[in-house]
Amino acid sequence: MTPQAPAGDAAPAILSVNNIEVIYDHVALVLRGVSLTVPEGGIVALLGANGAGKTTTLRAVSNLLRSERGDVTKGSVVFAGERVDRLTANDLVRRGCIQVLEGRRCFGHLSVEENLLTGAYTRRDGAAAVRQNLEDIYETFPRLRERRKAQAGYLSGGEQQMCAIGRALMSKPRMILLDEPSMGLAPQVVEEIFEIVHALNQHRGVSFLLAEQNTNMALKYATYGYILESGRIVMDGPTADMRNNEDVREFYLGTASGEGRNFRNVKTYKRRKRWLN
Ligand SMILES: Nc1ncnc2c1ncn2[C@@H]1O[C@H](COP(=O)(O)OP(=O)(O)OP(=O)(O)O)[C@@H](O)[C@H]1O
Repeated sequence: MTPQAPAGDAAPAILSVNNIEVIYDHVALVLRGVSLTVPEGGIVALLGANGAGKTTTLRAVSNLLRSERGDVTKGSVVFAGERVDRLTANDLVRRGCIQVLEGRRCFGHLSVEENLLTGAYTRRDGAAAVRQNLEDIYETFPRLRERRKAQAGYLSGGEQQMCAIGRALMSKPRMILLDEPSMGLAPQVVEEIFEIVHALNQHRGVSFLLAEQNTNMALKYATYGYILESGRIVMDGPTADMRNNEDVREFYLGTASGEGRNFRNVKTYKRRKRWLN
C-alpha cells in the first residue's frame, strides 16, 4: 500500500456526528456524547475495546438502532449537509450512506450474485445500470466473479466479507460504515480486505467510517482515528500521531518500550486505569 495522503483538513465533512447519546431499552445509557467527523473521501477509524460502543455508534448513524430497541436521545447526525437522524435506514441508503454489519451477514442460502443483487434494492436507475455495477464489482473482486454461483453460506470468511462489501457497493454509496471487517479472519486475508477498502477509497472516492478492534490495521489504513471507551471518545487525532502515541502503543498495539513511564503521572495513570477497567 502507498501511504495515503490525508483527506485534508480542507475536505468538507461528509458525516458529522454531534454529541449523540444512545439509550437501549429506555434505561441503558451506552453512548455519552459522542462526536466525530468523516471528511469527504476520508477513511476514519473508530477504535475501542469490546463493548466500548463502536457498533452502537455505527447503528446510530445508519438508523439501525430502533430494531435493537435503542434510541438516539440527544445530539444529531448530519450526512452530506442534511440532518439524517430521523430518517429510515432505507432513506439513508438512498442518500448514499450504508452500513456493512459486523459478522458479514450474507444470505447463506442465496448465491453470491443473488446476494449482490439484493444490494440494489433502493435503486431506481434500471436493470442495465445495475448489471454494469455488478460488472464493476466483479472487476474489484475477481474472487466473487469466480464464485458467483456458489451459495454464500459456503464461502470462506474473507469471501463473505467481500460479498458483504460488494452488496453494499451495489447501492452506489458515497460512504460505507464498516463494522469490524477483520473479525475472525486470518492476517493476510485482513490485509487483502483493507487493501480493497483502500482501493475503493482511492479510485472510487468512497468515504469510510471503520469500526475496528484490530488497531494496528485500522491505524495503517485510516488517516484519522477516534478511540471510544465506555461510550465516550477519549482520544482522537491523525493516525500517524496515534501510531506513535505511548498510550495507544501500550494499550492497543502492545509495542510500547515501557521506558520512562511514570505512574505518578496522574493523567497517564487515570487513562491507564480507565483502559484496564
Ligand atoms: N441491543 C442492545 N440492548 C442493550 N444493550 C446493548 C445492546 N447492544 C449493545 N448493548 C450494550 O452496549 C454496549 C456497547 O456495545 P457495542 O456493541 O456498541 O460495542 P462495540 O464497541 O461495538 O463492541 P464489540 O466490538 O464487542 O461489538 C455494550 O455494553 C453492550 O452490552
